[in-house]
Amino acid sequence: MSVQIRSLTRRAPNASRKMLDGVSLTIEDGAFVALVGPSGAGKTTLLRTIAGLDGPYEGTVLVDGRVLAGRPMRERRIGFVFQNYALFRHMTVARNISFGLDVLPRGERPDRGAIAARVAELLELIQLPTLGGAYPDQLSGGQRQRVALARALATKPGLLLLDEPFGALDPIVRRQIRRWLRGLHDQLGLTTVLVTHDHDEALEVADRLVVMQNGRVVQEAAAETLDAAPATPFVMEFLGEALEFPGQVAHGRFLPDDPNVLSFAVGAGDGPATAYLRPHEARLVAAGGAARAIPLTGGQGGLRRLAVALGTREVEILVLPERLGQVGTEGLGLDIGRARLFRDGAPLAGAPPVASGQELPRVTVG
Ligand SMILES: Nc1ncnc2c1ncn2[C@@H]1O[C@H](COP(=O)(O)OP(=O)(O)OP(=O)(O)O)[C@@H](O)[C@H]1O
Repeated sequence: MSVQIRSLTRRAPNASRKMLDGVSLTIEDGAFVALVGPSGAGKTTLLRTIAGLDGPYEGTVLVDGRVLAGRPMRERRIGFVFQNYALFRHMTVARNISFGLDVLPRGERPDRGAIAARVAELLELIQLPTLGGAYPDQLSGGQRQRVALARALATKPGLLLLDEPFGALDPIVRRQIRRWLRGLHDQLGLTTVLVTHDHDEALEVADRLVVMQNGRVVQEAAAETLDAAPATPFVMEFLGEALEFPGQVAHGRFLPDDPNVLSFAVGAGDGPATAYLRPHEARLVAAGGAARAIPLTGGQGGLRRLAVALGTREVEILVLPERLGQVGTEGLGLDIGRARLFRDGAPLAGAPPVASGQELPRVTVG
């Protein structure tokens, strides 16, 4: 099922404050989209509005070309899962799963045999085939979450809306269950919208990320695009650790304020600008500069974490361990040629990231 949202604005009840502010978004049939952003950004409100829940809004929200608000829930073909999966504790797992079918009006309700078959099928799907007779209290958190998903899937929805469904799970179970969910999405041909605080989770499971802030969509793109060409510094920082270097563009070069950070060529007009890059994208260069490297404990993905004392401050970067031996720890410069440049909070036109070292006459290592 597809979702089309145009100029959607929702105000808080009894307040003029906008919970959603001019949101436009298209979710293709079969997509797996993650809504990410800080607390209060409007993610839950957007999810609930897609489902046709809650109060009035301005703008257009269509699911498969139809307005859902006001239609009976059973006609909407939507499955919901929330963080507090709220299974009915006094009902067995099987009864929990069949609940959405049991409450259908008599004319639409499948017969007992068909419901039992559907429950058995779903128990297989969530890989808990023998637990139909168990009660929620007898299950682990991850098992309960899978039952909640089965319950949401019982009525064969085309659109699955998930609001922080894994928040209560420990990291290992959380990782397992999200992979499983992605498989399920593909297997069942669902359209899935997942609200998460965890950007790693969003990157791993979703095809596209929708970054929200203050009730607006700041950027909507595949993860690689968000990282390579973030629309704002906020997107850059939200998606991972970022280093920030203020400076100036003059005569086709970005000149960082810090004398130990190397300049690089850009195709942008003169004026102030700020460069952002990931710690692993910075390169230490034996440049005869005054920067010093101070190895720290820790690192990630085979990279070592280093503090680099620049002229004005210290930053932490990640480098291959063997590189440090090649440049030493003194007389260094920092090459930030892979940075994204912004001016007044917007990407600097004509400033594509320059491949590191390309513009530099020096040997680039690190
Ligand atoms: N019923 C309500 N009455 C008044 N304000 C509300 C209501 N529901 C949400 N809001 C406000 O709307 C804004 C968006 O809230 P929402 O819950 O959608 O954000 P969120 O991105 O899902 O946040 P979180 O990640 O913390 O769940 C917030 O400023 C919130 O305080």
